[in-house]
Amino acid sequence: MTTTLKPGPLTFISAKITAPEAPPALLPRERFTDGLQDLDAVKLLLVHAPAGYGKTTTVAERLDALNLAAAWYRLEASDNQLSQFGGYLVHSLDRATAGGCAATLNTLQTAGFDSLEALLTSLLAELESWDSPLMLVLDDYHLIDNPDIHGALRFLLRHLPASLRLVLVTRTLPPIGVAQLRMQGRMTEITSRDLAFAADEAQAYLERRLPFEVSRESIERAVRRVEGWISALQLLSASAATSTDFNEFVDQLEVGNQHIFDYFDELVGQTLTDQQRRFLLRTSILDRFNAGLVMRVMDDTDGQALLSSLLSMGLFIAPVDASALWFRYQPLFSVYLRHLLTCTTEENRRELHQRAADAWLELDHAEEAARHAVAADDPDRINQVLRLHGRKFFTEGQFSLLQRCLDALAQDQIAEDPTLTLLRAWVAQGQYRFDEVENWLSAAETRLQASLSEDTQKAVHGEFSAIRAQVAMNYGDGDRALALAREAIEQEARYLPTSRVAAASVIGEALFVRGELEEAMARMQDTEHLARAHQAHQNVLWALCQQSEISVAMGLLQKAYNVQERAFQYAEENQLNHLPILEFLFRIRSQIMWEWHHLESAERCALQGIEILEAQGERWYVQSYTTLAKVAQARGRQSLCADYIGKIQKMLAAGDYHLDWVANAHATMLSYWDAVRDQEAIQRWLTVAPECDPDAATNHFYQCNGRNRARALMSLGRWADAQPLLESLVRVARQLGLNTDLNRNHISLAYLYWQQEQREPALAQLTQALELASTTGAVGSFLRLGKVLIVMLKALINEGTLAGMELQRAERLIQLAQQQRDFSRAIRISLDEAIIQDIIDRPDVPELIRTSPLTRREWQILSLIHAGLSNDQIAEHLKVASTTVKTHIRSLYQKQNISHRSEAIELAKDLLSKIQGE
Ligand SMILES: Nc1ncnc2c1ncn2[C@@H]1O[C@H](COP(=O)(O)OP(=O)(O)OP(=O)(O)O)[C@@H](O)[C@H]1O
Repeated sequence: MTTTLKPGPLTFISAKITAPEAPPALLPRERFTDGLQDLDAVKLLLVHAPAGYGKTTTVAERLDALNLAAAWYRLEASDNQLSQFGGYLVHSLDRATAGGCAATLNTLQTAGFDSLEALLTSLLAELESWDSPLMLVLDDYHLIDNPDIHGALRFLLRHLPASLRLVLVTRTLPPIGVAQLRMQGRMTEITSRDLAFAADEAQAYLERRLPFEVSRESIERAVRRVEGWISALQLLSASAATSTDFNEFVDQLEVGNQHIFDYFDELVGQTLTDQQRRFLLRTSILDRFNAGLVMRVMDDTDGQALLSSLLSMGLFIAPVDASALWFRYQPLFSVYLRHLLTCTTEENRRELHQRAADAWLELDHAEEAARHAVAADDPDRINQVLRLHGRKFFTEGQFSLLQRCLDALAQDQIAEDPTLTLLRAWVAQGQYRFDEVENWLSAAETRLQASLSEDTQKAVHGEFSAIRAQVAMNYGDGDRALALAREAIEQEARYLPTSRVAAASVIGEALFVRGELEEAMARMQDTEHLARAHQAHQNVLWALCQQSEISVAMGLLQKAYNVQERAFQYAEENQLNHLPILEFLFRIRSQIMWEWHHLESAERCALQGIEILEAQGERWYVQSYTTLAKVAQARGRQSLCADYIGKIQKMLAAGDYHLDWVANAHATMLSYWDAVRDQEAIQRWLTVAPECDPDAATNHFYQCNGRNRARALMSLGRWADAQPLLESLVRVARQLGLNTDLNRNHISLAYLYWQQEQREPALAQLTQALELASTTGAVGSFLRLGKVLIVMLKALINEGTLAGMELQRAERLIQLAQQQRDFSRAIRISLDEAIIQDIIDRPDVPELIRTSPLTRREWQILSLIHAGLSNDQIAEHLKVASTTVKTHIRSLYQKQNISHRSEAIELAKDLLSKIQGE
């Protein structure tokens, strides 16, 4: 270094050496505290990530929050001049140390320095005596390309005084020997992966910025799409005026957003060389890449050099894992690049995809190979991939990938190959397109009749029977399903190794649906073993999920939970966490969590289900939305619940779903309508509700469907119609050991009797429900009744017949029901002696209630006045004359010294709130 650093009377822009101002809605990020506080040992913190990841803001926010002294220097291209760099550096440190660098500053302004190193030497000597921790932050360091400055930094790092720590904020890795520093453990790093906003942070940030409520599901989807990139979240929050806008914006991100494209254009568009541009365009088709793959799609010989040059650009590329050999584009950047690729004719996209397909196939990565073969619209390559890996895709449950592959093949090509036909038919069945299944099977049978030997035809027929059995099952024809499955299981599978496993599974399902629970469980265990032997992951998980469902039906929820644990473990061991079937597992887990009133876990599982199914489309979210609606209702979040109910209704109207799903969704819709007293909706539902025969309700979905009807009738006050229905459901459930349903039916019947003021049978039903709850652990099904549950349980406890576990459960349920928020603010609670006694016993009740006690009738009338009923309505409700009601009201007013109805409402509100805990 020979330059003389003598800047003379330089004008300093003070903003360059001042920490940036905090943005609006600044979110504190405590998780970076350690990174800044624990720098003593390493001395260098390297914050490197692409543009807009919040590097500067995070560092500034944490330094400020932790009250750490800092010298800030924000760099620009002009700071590559050594004299400017040296000048600002000294000024910045001098300001932060309140004149602690005066001597260096003086020399700089008078004699100057021969080199940057000489200046640093003077600075370091002066700072030697500075004894409290001081951070030197060099922001936007990627703008520095002067090797002398990089050299100066290396020098600085070697000789840092005890109190000084260096923070480099940059988009690219600076050439200051980072690899060595990393290996020697002499620096810590914060990367885009760390800076990305997690869902909780995004939620906190968006709640500060948005004037409307956004569901957790939307937030998680947004975070996934932008991968936590705060700049995109900021744009999102500035662009959306309603939650619908918000969701639309998030959906659009998959195809692209012009503002984001403009941002990337500004960032990279101008600066790229032709080779870099070609690189980005060509590799944009890859979901991930390493040097070898880059070489193949670039048709170049030095993949590593190409990759390194790309990485040094500080673009939106992240390592896939810790090995740092595989990389991928940030999803929004990837959308941008793919958009550029479609806008140019320079590149032959088909050819690129063909090259990629071949490269992946060579690496034995079948899924990627298949995706590129499909994108290249290349039936030969698709056929090649399917021949090698089609069965594997199937056993892993990669249905949508299989479908895309098969869609590209000609019908004849499929019909002449039993394996392809089976795959095609299973995919259609998995997507609930049952009519198609038969078309594919018969087309192949016609075609193969002439060419195959009788023996081979028999084998084909056997395997076709397995799938026909599954379809029959889905159509609800258990007998036919059983017959076909038994036929299929006798045949050795030649074309799809899992055909017999599938047949075994159908047998188990058919028995389950018929209510033969023990036998069904045994068959499902067999299926699991058979599937394990074939390494048929999809079938193993399916069999485990079915065992869980059977256990739930038996009322053994803890056992079901344990089976689910085994399934989760299996998925983890075999790295299957991305398979669509995992959604089934999460779904049934969320159902148990809801029943046990672990609402957070229930919500989490439903959200995970949605994440897994994201690529399959919203049509498959019905069940997850149902859980989310239930959770929203249990939390008293009415508008959120209404949103989900709206979505579910739309989806049910547009799709053809299995009764299991439909009944579940209907139960939630009815519960919501009941809570908001939308009797019209319930009435309408009754006119189109699925048929139900309670005497044949041999499984959980028929039971649920029957109970739905009963609950709808109860909501409309048609008690006499609901009662026999529920009684039949109880009888069948008891007979078959469908204990979870039995539990729920008893709860419904208890409610029915209670509403009809038939106290004794109501309490008897409730007792049975509590007894069953000892094994089911049911909570959610009780709480669904709302506040009236409190009264019923208090009445029951008052009887003195409950003891042990049941008593404890009843007390816990009362507590939970008291905490539960009703949608309607109006207090709806009917009164019973036990409740009245409870009120009177409280020390904080108005004196008059004790000294001039009300009769039971007067209490009832008080609560009905409070519920907003007119005198005539009260008379009708109590089945007495209007004049009688008036007499009671007069007496009540007199006793409590009341002269207006509003005072009566206030009194009731005060008294009842003591009981229901709001
Ligand atoms: N914690 C936060 N709370 C609120 N807003 C934030 C937060 N972090 C970042 N932002 C906002 O996100 C945007 C990008 O942040 P910032 O400028 O710090 O990113 P950067 O990674 O330093 O970008 P560049 O490389 O372009 O300098 C800014 O508009 C900033 O206000």
